[in-house]
Amino acid sequence: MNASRLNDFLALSCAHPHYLAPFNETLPDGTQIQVWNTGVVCIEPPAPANLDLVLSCGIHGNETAPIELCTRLLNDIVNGRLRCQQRLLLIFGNLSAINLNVREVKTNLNRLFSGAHGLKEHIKVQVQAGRAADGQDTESDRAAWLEHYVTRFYQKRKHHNIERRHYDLHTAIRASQYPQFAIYPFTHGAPYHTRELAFLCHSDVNTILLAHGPTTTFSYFSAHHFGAHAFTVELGKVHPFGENDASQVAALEHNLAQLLQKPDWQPPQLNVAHMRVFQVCQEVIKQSEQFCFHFSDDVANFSTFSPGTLLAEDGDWQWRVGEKPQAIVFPNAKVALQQRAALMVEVTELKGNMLV
Ligand SMILES: O=C(O)CCC(=O)N[C@@H](CCC(=O)O)C(=O)O
Ligand SMILES: [Zn+2]
Repeated sequence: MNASRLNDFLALSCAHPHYLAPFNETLPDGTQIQVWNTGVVCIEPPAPANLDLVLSCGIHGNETAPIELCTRLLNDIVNGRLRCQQRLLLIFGNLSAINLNVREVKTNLNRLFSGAHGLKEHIKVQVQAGRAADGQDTESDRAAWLEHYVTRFYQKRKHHNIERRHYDLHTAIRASQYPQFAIYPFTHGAPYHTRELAFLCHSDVNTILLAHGPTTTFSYFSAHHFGAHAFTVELGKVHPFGENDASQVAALEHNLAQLLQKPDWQPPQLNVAHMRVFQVCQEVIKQSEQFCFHFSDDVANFSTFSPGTLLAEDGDWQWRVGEKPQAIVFPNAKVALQQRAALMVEVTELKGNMLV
């Protein structure tokens, strides 16, 4: 055993951005720390409780606050300050992009899940055999491998009493009127989960955005393929490493630690009045290089526009606010063609569609 290899798992992974040979270490209490590949570590206590939790960060390389949060959690586990009682899969997503301090190297990793990576044959063979290889140099390869690791993690325990969760942690490019918010992947009509919403609200993530259809994001992958309670969680605005205010994410960090070390811990009951809910009405898809927004670059996420306002234009295409006021989220004119350039959202309520 060489305990020092886990003392800075992020640095170790960044030094091997395409591949890290698997290795295991055992903590004094018997907890297994299994490194499955670069940026992927599975923690298994000797007698895990009933939650299988995936925590991912760095799917976009410059979103550093979640990377710092996950690093602190992992260090606490490795150093015995946090006695993890649950199975945990911790993922640092896009090491090459982290190294370059960019959102993506070739393409947006968070648009490549549920098979959208278009897996190449040679990678498919390796992934199906679960044989880690050094071919993870593109975001497409990495998406295929991350799907494989999440599948391996969740499939180990299939009993009905095992709860699966996945929080995919991000930060937004722009400032937001509500700095911390979560995207609830499309549920295909299934009710929204009250205890999950209570967890998020109690973690200062009290603005929820309901997706309006299937997507190729990481959180939708875990929700749709494994029935996990999965969310993309936005934790403020992008800042360089070392410039994040950890107090902004302290509530979430504390509650994640509670989930991991106290199997009976529950967040306080949800107070719906404390939650702000938006529904995605429309995705704005960039069609050509003529694409432009009709508002300034410093407009914050969730800024609201009156009915009829022209928000974006692309040749003959126009996106206007409908009959009710709508807000804009994630506007980004620089995305690749045929990618989402913004979401148009409106205020809604969850009444009548919640699982108590
Ligand atoms: O600020 C932005 O424009 C993007 C922030 C970000 O990375 N958001 C995620 C949301 C994923 C989802 O819709 O669940 C993304 O765009 O991938
Ligand atoms: Zn992101």
